[in-house]
Amino acid sequence: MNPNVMAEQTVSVAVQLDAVSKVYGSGSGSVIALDNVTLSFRRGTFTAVMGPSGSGKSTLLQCAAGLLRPSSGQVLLDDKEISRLSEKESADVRRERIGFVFQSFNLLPALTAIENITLPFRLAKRTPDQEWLNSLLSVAGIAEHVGRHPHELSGGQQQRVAICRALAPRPQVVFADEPTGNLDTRSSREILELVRAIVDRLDQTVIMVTHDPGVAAYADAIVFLADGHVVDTAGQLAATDVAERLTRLADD
Ligand SMILES: Nc1ncnc2c1ncn2[C@@H]1O[C@H](COP(=O)(O)OP(=O)(O)OP(=O)(O)O)[C@@H](O)[C@H]1O
Repeated sequence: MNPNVMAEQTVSVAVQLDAVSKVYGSGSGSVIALDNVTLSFRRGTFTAVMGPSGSGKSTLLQCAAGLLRPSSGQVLLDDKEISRLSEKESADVRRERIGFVFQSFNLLPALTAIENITLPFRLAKRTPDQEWLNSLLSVAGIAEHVGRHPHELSGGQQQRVAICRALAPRPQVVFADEPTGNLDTRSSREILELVRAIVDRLDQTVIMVTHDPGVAAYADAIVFLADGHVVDTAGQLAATDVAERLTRLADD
């Protein structure tokens, strides 16, 4: 197993999955989407989760983020078991400890960028840490655009705003599902450089599902799934090497 991904005594682990299985449905129509997956994600690193369509990537992400309850096994977020919480506890964990970034930016069109970023705070009647917010806006390169509405921003800028919104509460982990899927090559590259800056400069932990070897090449570690199993793990790889491993998986 690759030391960049798997748990070690000496390594600080942000998220740990222990023998996690997820079965959808029951009886003869049931689907085993995750089959006894044990995996650790290191703090302050960027991990890409890859695999063929239907291999369980989104299910893994949702179980790891506490959005989906595993059928068996447990998920630890910084030593807190999050797979068996009540609805209310689970919502608290998601609001306070976890950030999400999706392919669609999910910004509210009637609000400006900064209003979108701070909306979760207003709803919770809390005040954001202004210093942190300023450093985020600066790293994301959107400080001068925050008064604009989403339709006045490019796709890449909108995703930057969405990333700032995810990071504003200083989450322990940011989960991203194909965040560059709607962007052109140049904007994708800029978003991935931003993700690297968030990990390298702000010490955030990022776990990202992607189909794209070029995206995975930005990660510190890569997990390869097939049929609900972790079939391979790797440290940093060039895009061509990622593509080669994926082809090998598809051939197996
Ligand atoms: N809500 C559901 N009900 C039943 N089966 C489901 C459900 N969600 C996913 N599945 C099945 O579980 C398996 C894993 O799905 P999942 O979406 O996790 O895969 P994925 O690797 O993210 O796929 P893709 O790359 O196509 O998004 C697939 O066989 C899928 O059909």
